[in-house]
Amino acid sequence: MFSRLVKPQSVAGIAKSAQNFSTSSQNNVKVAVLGAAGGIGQPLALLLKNSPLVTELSLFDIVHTPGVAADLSHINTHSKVRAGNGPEQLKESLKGMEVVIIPAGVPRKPGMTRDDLFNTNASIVRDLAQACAEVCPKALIGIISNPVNSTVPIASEVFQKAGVYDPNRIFGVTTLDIVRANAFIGEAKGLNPTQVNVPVIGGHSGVTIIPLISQCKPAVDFPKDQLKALTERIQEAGTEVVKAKAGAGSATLSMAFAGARFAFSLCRAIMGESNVVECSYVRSNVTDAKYFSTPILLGPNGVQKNLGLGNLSPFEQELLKAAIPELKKNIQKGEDFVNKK
Ligand SMILES: NC(=O)C1=CN([C@@H]2O[C@H](COP(=O)(O)OP(=O)(O)OC[C@H]3O[C@@H](n4cnc5c(N)ncnc54)[C@H](O)[C@@H]3O)[C@@H](O)[C@H]2O)C=CC1
Ligand SMILES: O=C([O-])CC(=O)C(=O)O
Repeated sequence: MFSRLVKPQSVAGIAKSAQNFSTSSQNNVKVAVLGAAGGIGQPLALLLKNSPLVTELSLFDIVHTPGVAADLSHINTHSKVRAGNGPEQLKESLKGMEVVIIPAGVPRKPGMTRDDLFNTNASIVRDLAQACAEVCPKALIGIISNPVNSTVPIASEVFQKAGVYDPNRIFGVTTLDIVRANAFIGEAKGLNPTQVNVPVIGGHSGVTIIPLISQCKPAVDFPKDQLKALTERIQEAGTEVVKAKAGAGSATLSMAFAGARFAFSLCRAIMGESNVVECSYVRSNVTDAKYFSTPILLGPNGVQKNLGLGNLSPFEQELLKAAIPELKKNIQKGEDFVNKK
């Protein structure tokens, strides 16, 4: 039971444990960030530049990449930074990449749902996925761009059409939901939040976000009304930030933290570390939804083992029931976008 739980990790802790792997630079990993000049991209690139896990950091955006790369390249860590600016430099930016993290696309404003971003972000993710399929089809790809419930099926269909699809290599980054659940539960129970570990499964929007508080380590107990309120806060935490930012975007700093945690986990798995587990939205046959987030044992080739749902409480079973129809709709919308005539 213990082995299927998401390990609690802080970015600092990960960087520290990564020192163990830093003696041989050929062992370390080449990572690209697409959308690197944005609100998430810049702090994410900073965290990656700070890590000995990364030997080469390839930054791509349609604007401002040279400045971001010049700035980061003055940091005295061992990774090389390179910049790709504009669509004509995209393919060059992807050459040799083993991990590609994609936060490209527009964020929400107050009053919008993540699905409202579909019209703009679907084609951005499609085109970036197309380039990955051509240049680095074996890379592990982490998609942050919303709506994640649809952008992961979009990228997967693009790879499928290109004849290079490996479902084990395409991930929706839902780590921020786990980071938030750990933070909120730590706060509510007076626990060290870095030691709290709550799996969050399903998708990455509203009712599709399913925190499994019954599986929290250490075990925690809440009265029914508090459990409901806490669950709803985790489901709507993105909106909490969108409202607080009042038109200036959505979560960027906490997302960079979460994105770095996920990227480091992929790097550690590529380098052969065992027992690396993260929840992620992947191609799945665990439920009726074709893509679904569960704890995943990561290996050098991506998904090594899907660790499944574990035991759900009756409350969590109801959450699952509510999530599936919405997820299926979001998945279909993504697939139709790529396959439309
Ligand atoms: N998965 C998750 O948990 C989360 C996802 N997000 C999503 O991440 C995305 C990015 O958010 P922010 O960084 O705040 O937005 P932002 O607007 O600050 O940055 C986006 C960047 O993408 C770049 N971009 C646009 N089209 C591009 C293309 N074709 N190729 C490369 N880069 C391109 C823009 O130039 C910009 O620099 C949004 O869709 C947002 O909803 C945000 C927070 C959490
Ligand atoms: O809420 C948003 O639009 C951004 C996001 O996905 C999150 O913060 O979880």
